[in-house]
Amino acid sequence: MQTQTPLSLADLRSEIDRIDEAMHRLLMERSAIIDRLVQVKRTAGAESGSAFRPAREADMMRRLVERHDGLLPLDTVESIWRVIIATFTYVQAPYSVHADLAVGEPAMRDSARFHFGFTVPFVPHMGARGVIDAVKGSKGDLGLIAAVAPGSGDPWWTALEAEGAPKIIARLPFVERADHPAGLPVFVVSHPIDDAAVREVRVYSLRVTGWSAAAGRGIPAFAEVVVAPDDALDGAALLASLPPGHAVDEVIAALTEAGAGVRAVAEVGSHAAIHKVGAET
Ligand SMILES: O=C(O)C(=O)C[C@]1(C(=O)O)C=C[C@@H](O)C=C1
Repeated sequence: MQTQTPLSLADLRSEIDRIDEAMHRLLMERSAIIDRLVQVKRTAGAESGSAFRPAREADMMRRLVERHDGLLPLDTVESIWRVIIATFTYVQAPYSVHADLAVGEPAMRDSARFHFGFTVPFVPHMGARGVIDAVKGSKGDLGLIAAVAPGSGDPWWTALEAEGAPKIIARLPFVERADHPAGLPVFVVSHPIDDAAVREVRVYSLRVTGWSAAAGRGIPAFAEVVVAPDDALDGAALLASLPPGHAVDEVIAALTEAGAGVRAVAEVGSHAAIHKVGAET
């Protein structure tokens, strides 16, 4: 039997240097491909204000998480790839990330930095409407707004209702898990991206009259709903996310059945299906 001579520390360090150099060279090779991709997108007229392609990114992040194995924590690989992809998006067409910190600064800042890194400029706002206005006035900036009930009670999503207004185009993290280091669920808002939009989960703004606890309980379990009650008008504004295979009519019927009335409905965006994996072992 042949015995292997253990490698010395210096030998192992030169192996690490070889791998580091190879990874760096691969990243430089990736940037040359991105250069060619920009030309192809330009020729195909597939350029828009932002180079962010949520369907492609959701798919890449899912595959990364699925193939990952070994000692390196998943959080680390995921954050490395987020920085790679977000930065290559930035070098194609510079953009800023506007974030609503009203939900709590540390969680939102962590989400922005985890998903977009430090090269993409980060612009803090206090309130979701400021984020939406900034996106609206930009060429291709992205907005981050927490997908949780607004502490202010302001139904910010009504600002997405008009045709041509910004829309929800993604939800982060792309792959959810219980112990995610930047696990705050966040909507990404941008100018409407039409053909590039991924329409697995559809998001609707509903204006409801006769809002009550019973109406709240009547919302079907498949719908993920954020509620901003409006006591003065005995109503509520709802932001409802519907998974593949469900229609907004089902939510309207359930609300009506529970004694509420729906006086307006508008689609305010869509995103990739929520992909959940178990906690790391
Ligand atoms: O595939 C694209 O369209 C790209 O622009 C490339 C790339 C990437 O770096 O892999 C960057 C931005 C997109 O959001 C998706 C992927």
